[in-house]
Amino acid sequence: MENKSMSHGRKVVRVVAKVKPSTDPASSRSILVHKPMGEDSETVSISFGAQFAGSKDSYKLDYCYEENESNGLILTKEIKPLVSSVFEGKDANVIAHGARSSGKTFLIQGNEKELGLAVLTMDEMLSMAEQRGNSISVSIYEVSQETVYDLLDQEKRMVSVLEGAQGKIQLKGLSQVPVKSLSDFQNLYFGLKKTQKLTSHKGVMIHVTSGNANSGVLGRMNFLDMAGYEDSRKQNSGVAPLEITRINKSIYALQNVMYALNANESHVPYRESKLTRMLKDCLQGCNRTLLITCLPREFSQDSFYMLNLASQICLGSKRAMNIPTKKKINTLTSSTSLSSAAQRKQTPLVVSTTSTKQRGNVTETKTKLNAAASAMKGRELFGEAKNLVKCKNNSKKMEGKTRMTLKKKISHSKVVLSVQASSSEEEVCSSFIIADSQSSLVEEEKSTLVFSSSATAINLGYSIGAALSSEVADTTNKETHRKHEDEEKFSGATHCDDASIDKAQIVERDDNNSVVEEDITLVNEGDNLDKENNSWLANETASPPLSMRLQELSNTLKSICKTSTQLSVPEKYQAVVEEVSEHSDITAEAIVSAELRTPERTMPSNIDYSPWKTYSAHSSKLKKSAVGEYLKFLNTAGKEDLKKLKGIGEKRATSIVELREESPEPFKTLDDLKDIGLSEKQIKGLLRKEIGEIFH
Ligand SMILES: Nc1ncnc2c1ncn2[C@@H]1O[C@H](COP(=O)(O)OP(=O)(O)OP(=O)(O)O)[C@@H](O)[C@H]1O
Repeated sequence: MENKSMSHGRKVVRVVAKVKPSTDPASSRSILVHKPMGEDSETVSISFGAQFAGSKDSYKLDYCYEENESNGLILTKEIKPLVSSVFEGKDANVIAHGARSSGKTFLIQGNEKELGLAVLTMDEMLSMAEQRGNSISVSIYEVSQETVYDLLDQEKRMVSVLEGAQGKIQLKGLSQVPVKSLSDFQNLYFGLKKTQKLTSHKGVMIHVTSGNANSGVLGRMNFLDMAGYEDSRKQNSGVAPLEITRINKSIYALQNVMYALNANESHVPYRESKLTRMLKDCLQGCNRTLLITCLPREFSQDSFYMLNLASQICLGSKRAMNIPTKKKINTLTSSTSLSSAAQRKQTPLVVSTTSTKQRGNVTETKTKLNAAASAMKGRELFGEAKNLVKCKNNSKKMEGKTRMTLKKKISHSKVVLSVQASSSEEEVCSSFIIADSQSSLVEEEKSTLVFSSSATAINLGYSIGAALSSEVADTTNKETHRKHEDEEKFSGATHCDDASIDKAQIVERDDNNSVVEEDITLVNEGDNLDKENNSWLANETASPPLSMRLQELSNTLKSICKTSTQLSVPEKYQAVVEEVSEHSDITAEAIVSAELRTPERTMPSNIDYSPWKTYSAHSSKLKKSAVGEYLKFLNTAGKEDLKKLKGIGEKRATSIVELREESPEPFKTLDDLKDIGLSEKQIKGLLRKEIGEIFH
């Protein structure tokens, strides 16, 4: 039987690179392309030379088109066979991905001087359609923040992604404009209103219909110009870190699908993003995809990362052709994850199987941890926040059940591990119940993560830490759970937990039993907050929303309120006060202050001790402490604990955890909460509710 990852002798996903000329020909940071058999090479290797952290690694792809090779050549060698398959009734896809400014738009759309692949292909398809008596029409869309927009509509209306009873995708609201000539198409394509290309994916879908435009669709040819990948910790990027994280997530989602298709995985995670969901029919089955990694000749860390992921996808098909062994899968896993770590830090690092010997302890640890890890599914390969165990020197911050397990297993070898219990499984802009169940599932799975007790000391040679791939002990559970999620989704449940995000989605079945996915706009921020709060209130058995120290603060405040001229000491400190005052002149107030760790211990001698002044001084001190405790909690608590806070739901908790991955203590002042999309009013509201709740 023919392997599904190969279609008529060709891979389902063929992965090639296109090199963009260097802007600085004198630069030494040039990639090296090795084609063992010239143009006839079955695979090529790309490396970065000695400048790249001394790496000698190379990455294999199916082919690489260099800067002197034109788009016309790519059309002839790669796309023409796909065009033929479209006229035979299949779908095909050409996807350009890469770092920012790597030449994706130039490749797909082109400019006045050089025609892009979409334009060249349209020309080819128009002449084929004419010869065969077929018709051509086109749709142009943009996917931004998990919403699809029709770019051929004056109003740029939203497109609904509908899934029929048979699982067939319908794109409700996506215009299809007949195209008779290349200039028709160019007018449409180049006449579009300017879009936020930095933060959106842009797609062109060319439909071939037999006979006139109203007859049956034969096949579709998709061109996708993806938003550029960028390290979310980059300074001066021009795009907010959270937005970059969102874009990266959708890039990973597509890569996960590509990998799963090429590796012939039984489950392809189309539902991970709107883009992959909308293109599901075009990507699946025997339909073929050409994935083009755009690489500036003068490489950057981001390009290296994208190339590494592309290479994993390319290798996926080889894995599918051979019987997969744990060793092979683990090699892939470790390579990707460690590169992900390399990508996270600014100084380049490459660790792979070929360079392991040079890296001493890192090598040994990696091998042992890998030996402890079992197979990880392909779709979990690409995702910044997915299944990553961060090893961090000098950190005792640990979270959740996962942390407990790891600590137990590894602490004896004096390794401190910090495990982020975050998940990128959930949707970014909308949240159904599906999102909650997915993320809790991931955490549950993570809690089963067990490393071999023989894990030895990790001596990481860099400050931020390496990311070592982890794995899920029981993947079958996940599959079962996914089915369950789908059932939940069909039940029409809606939930939006983020007041700052004004979009929600409703999924339900319509009269024809089709799944209807609708985007709606939420207007009342307060309502959302209340909704989330109410859902917390309904669950009164849950643990207290803030740390016990906040509760202590409230007790202290209560006792202060009771006094008029004298300080009253909370009962729990009475014994201490008595004991201490016998031996010294430390006041009750000082003891309370010390316990609360506020810096001021004694009142200046000239202070007015009127009850009001005393009260004011203390309440402002307490307010400061309460805010400090709240921020400390945000900086350290696990995701599940964060969700116990008023107004913090799945999405905000995820954002908080993500921000912490970028910098260890992102919340230094309340203003920093704006980074998770909260307004000043919302921040105040959250705090008021949280602290007010203590007195209920
Ligand atoms: N092959 C090429 N030859 C000459 N110039 C190129 C080539 N590819 C890209 N460029 C130029 O490099 C710049 C960035 O290219 P482009 O806009 O295509 O990048 P991009 O990857 O689409 O960027 P973004 O990530 O912002 O979407 C443009 O000025 C473009 O003209």
